[in-house]
Amino acid sequence: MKPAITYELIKECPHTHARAGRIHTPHGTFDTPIFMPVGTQATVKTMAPEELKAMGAGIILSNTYHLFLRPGAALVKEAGGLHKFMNWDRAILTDSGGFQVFSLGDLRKITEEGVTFRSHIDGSKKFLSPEIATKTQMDLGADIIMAFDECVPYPADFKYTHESMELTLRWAQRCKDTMTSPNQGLFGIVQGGMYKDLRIECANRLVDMDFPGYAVGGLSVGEPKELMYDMLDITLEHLPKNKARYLMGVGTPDCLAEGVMRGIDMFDCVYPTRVARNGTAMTWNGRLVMKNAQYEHDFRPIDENCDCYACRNYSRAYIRHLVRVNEIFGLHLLTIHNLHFLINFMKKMREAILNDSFPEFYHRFTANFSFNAK
Ligand SMILES: O=c1[nH]cnc2c(CCNCC3CCCCC3)c3[nH]c(NCc4cccs4)nc3cc12
Ligand SMILES: [Zn+2]
Repeated sequence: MKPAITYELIKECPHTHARAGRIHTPHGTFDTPIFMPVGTQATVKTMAPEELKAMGAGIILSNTYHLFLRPGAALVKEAGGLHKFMNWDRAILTDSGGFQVFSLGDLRKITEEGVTFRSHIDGSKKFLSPEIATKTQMDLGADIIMAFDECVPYPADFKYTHESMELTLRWAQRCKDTMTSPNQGLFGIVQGGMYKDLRIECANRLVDMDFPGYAVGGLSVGEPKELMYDMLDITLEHLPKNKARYLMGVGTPDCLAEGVMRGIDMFDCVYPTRVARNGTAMTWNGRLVMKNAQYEHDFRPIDENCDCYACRNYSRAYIRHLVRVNEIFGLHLLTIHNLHFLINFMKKMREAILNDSFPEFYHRFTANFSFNAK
């Protein structure tokens, strides 16, 4: 039987691991490398699906933790699934909910069975397990379902990291055993912290379980970037090239370029939408904090070379005004620009790979890249 999610390699960049590809899903095909806008509560904040399509978004993320709590997967299922509920007919990836639960800190208790935690909404006791997380994502109707894993915090000692990795592998098998729908694909998530031999072992044992795609987890959790890149190198060496690779929680443009260079196909991060809501615009020459007085009489667009709706129709002065008086339209315009910026950045890297100029693109970008991404 044909798997629901398949990766098609289009072109590899010689002398690097960068690659251009396509991912086929029951809700359409999208080009890779790709940045996936984050839609935590069944919406990419302030964005209409038509706007996301217009800027070329082929897949969006939604968040099982939040939907599990509100409105509950049963309601979404009753509505016909997430695609129908949020009127999005392209691909959707949901995370397992594990990451949010683990970041709740003391409000949660981990056992072999799963994780007990208190809802951040009303403090009521909740329980998530590999089976519940997988069934919830199946009910939500996501095309790509993420395994229920433990993202090991940074730093963590070898013993904790090893035991956690073994738990994540047992949980991955339980998720796989729960998958019954032929139209949804389950991605395994590689853990192993910052220990090379654990990363290699985890990747190999997940590949033995044969998933349609693999995520690199446990990174971008506060470790130095060089360490992240080292762990990325060693993990990707042990993942098959004919499957999609997803680097979770990354990231800023410099990390996206480094990830593409190493052979990552899919990225997600809350960054562009979150900084937009903080009134900040992302540009090639750094971030513009729109509230700054320097933009009061600045009637240029955010970025003169950007062809997004915001830059084609509005000035920095206007957006600064909207942000200062807390007009929601201001956040909407900044979200449009920041998402367009990142989606466009991925498109440019893909084109560079296809026309054999990715190394030059990478060096030019890395040399000029100025915005001090945190
Ligand atoms: O091992 C992991 N397993 C599972 N998820 C991870 C995530 C969440 C990815 N974004 C989910 C989205 C689903 C839809 C809603 C929004 C999130 C990570 N995010 C980061 N760094 C960025 C970080 C963000 C916050 C603290 S670190 N590292 C991550 C590592 C893992
Ligand atoms: Zn723009």
